[in-house]
Amino acid sequence: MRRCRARRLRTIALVPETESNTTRPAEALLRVIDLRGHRAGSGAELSKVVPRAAFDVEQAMAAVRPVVEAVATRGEEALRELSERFDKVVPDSFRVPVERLAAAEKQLDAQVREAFELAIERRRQVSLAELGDTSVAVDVDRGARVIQKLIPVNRVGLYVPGGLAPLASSVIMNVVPAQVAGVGSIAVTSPPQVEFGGEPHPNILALCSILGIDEVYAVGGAQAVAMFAHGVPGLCEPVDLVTGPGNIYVVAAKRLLKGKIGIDSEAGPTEIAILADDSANPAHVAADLISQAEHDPLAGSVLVTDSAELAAAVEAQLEPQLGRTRHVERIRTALTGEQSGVVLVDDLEQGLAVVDAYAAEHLEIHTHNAFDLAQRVTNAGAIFIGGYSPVSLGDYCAGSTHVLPTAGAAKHSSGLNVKSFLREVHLIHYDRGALAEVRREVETFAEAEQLPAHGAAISVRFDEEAD
Ligand SMILES: NC(=O)c1ccc[n+]([C@@H]2O[C@H](COP(=O)([O-])OP(=O)(O)OC[C@H]3O[C@@H](n4cnc5c(N)ncnc54)[C@H](O)[C@@H]3O)[C@@H](O)[C@H]2O)c1
Ligand SMILES: N[C@H](CO)Cc1c[nH]c[nH+]1
Ligand SMILES: [Zn+2]
Repeated sequence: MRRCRARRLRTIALVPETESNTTRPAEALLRVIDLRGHRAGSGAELSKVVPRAAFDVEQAMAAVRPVVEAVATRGEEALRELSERFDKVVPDSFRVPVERLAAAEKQLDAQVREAFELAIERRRQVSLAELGDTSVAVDVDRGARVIQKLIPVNRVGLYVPGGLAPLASSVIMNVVPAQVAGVGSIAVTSPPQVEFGGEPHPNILALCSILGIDEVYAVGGAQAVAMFAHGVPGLCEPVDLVTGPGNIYVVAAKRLLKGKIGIDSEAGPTEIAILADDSANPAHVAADLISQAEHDPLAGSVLVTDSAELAAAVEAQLEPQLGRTRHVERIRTALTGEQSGVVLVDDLEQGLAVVDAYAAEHLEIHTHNAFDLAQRVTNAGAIFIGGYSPVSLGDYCAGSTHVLPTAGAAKHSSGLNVKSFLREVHLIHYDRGALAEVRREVETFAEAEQLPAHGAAISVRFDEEAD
């Protein structure tokens, strides 16, 4: 494909890294960050120029702090007020009666049930493989054994989003790995829905029933995370770990309460990055960018390409495709937001550096050598390879997780998986002879760290015998 400047695209020059010059032809949705001809830049420099939302978790924390405080101090009374304020409905009971779960399962459409069962089956297959060895024993010397044992978290609270869309698939993505890990006590929560009399969406209740979950709450947002973390007397016992995706307020509450509870990754507003060359199909690329923008006005859709022609062709696809979809305004807001855009690069090497710096929740690769490039990516929540592995597949039925780190958290965190629900505990057993073998080294270490009592805890075991 001949390289040319994309005319309908808004352009930002990289001068210097933190500033932006924007020209924006009115009809273009995606802005362009043009890195062509610029030095590759370090990962840290590139991180500053890749598109990201200005409204971040830190800001949302200010909003959720009083919410969390209210639930911690006033329990169910606060839940009632917050539910009224944020969800416009107060459930008759925040704990969904088990009969309602069974009723929802009974009323489930047969075709929807089939889709649910396929997704459960595939996520379970992959979860079982994730479990791996549950106990590893190493004899570092004769009589000196270290065992690593995997112990499931005792009680978990799983969040299922339900603000802008009822994400039934998140029940599967949370519950299946928790069950495979062997978690004993599992509670699920999802926002109450006005149209369902304050219960979570029936598909969510039905999936809980199918998966054998009977502790389900109609509580959403930051208040749900607070309920799980602090417990609510007479309603919900505190949990040890909260997992699951959610909007910026859910993520802010998880960050705020981390420590009191464990959390999985900060799985917030959805992101998709697509690394593509001139072999990509513009209609497919546009559809995938739109699909993830559908989640949230704060969602980020980013195309990284060395082909200005592809970029222009993708941009040309967006409006017509938008015209055929339901959540037009939400998607338009996401695509035109500063968290979305096209990054033009000189070649796929620079493209790789950009996607690594961005550390997308989802990375799609649509290039000639997609599989090879995928092996070289170091930062991404999940990587979708080639033209027939779109993110929507992973959202539901690929067998992979869809609960994935956002906002750059893929640089240090993993998507939700069986290991998220397990603790790796070392069991140490040395016999007398094995301890004698290393007593000098331990005593020397203790001396070097100026902690003589540490050394004495060794020597006493041998001095005693001399006494
Ligand atoms: N990263 C992932 O793994 C992943 C997976 C699925 C979905 N998601 C994301 O999950 C999110 C789902 O968001 P959602 O809003 O549809 O549902 P949600 O259930 O996450 O949030 C809805 C709740 O937010 C609270 N809320 C709304 N406005 C508020 C405000 N101004 N202040 C405080 N609290 C407020 C309400 O209590 C409401 O119940 C989207 O951002 C989507 O992109 C992420
Ligand atoms: N794409 C979302 C993760 O960001 C997951 C999801 C659930 N349902 C549809 N999509
Ligand atoms: Zn999705």
